Amino acid sequence: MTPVLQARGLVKRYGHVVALDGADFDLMPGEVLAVIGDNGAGKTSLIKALTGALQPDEGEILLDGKSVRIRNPLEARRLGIETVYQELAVAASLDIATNLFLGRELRKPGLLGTIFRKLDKKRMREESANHMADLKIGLRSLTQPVESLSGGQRQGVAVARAVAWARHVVVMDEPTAALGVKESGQVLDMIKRVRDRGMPVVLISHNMPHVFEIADRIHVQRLGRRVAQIKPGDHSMAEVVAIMTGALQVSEGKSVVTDKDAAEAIGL
Ligand SMILES: Nc1ncnc2c1ncn2[C@@H]1O[C@H](COP(=O)(O)OP(=O)(O)OP(=O)(O)O)[C@@H](O)[C@H]1O
Repeated sequence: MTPVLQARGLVKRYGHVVALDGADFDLMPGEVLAVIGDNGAGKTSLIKALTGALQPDEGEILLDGKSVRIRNPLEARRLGIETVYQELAVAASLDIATNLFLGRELRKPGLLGTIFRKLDKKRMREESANHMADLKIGLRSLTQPVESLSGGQRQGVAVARAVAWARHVVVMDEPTAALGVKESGQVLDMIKRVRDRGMPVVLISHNMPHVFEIADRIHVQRLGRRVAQIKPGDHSMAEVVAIMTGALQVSEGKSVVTDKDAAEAIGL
């Protein structure tokens, strides 16, 4: 099976700091792939490179097996890669439908739209309602401003927007970081529904229980590169943490203890 999105040997240096040190990445069709790693492991840099927010110094990115150059986030969107950023990227004072179509507004048909640039608010509301219903995001009204929503509902709008436009991949950077237990649960359910619709999802998360609940596979990033690709069912959370910190290494699917003291310290 050809990976939907792939990276080979990505390198990104900031002066003496090597944020990406030959990082590989593979996202398979229809999966939720969690990207985990300690602080500074290069998760954000990797995701930025895959979504056009950063230009790697070296390496290659492939979409559906074809080499692509993603020069900026707009180009990533054009290629069908949508990103939900950690800092809830919605315009608070605008209503939900407007947020969903921000930067991609629908115009009225005919001269009203082409010459007078009149917005087709009715159609945008109708389509927004469909998207929100699809993801089972219950909202009283699509004309209420986003600032009147709860954190989870706002995140829902950001996810719905990404899913509405993504043709290939949805990338989510810590989508539950700012949310409470109930709201996190709603967002995780939403991610499952996105996956069930066949859209692969990349999820960066520090939250191991969330990762274990939702990921089909886990990409472990350490010191700027991928050190393991594992299935949550094959390893315990403690093992995964040990792989993240370098106490355990995975070779040919088997875990090997590399730092006995560290492994003992976390009870392995
Ligand atoms: N714009 C930048 N300028 C200088 N150094 C940077 C820059 N961006 C990232 N770095 C450095 O690159 C390394 C990797 O950072 P990155 O943010 O990708 O890691 P991360 O895994 O996302 O970390 P965290 O979990 O803390 O967000 C870090 O050492 C960081 O300090």
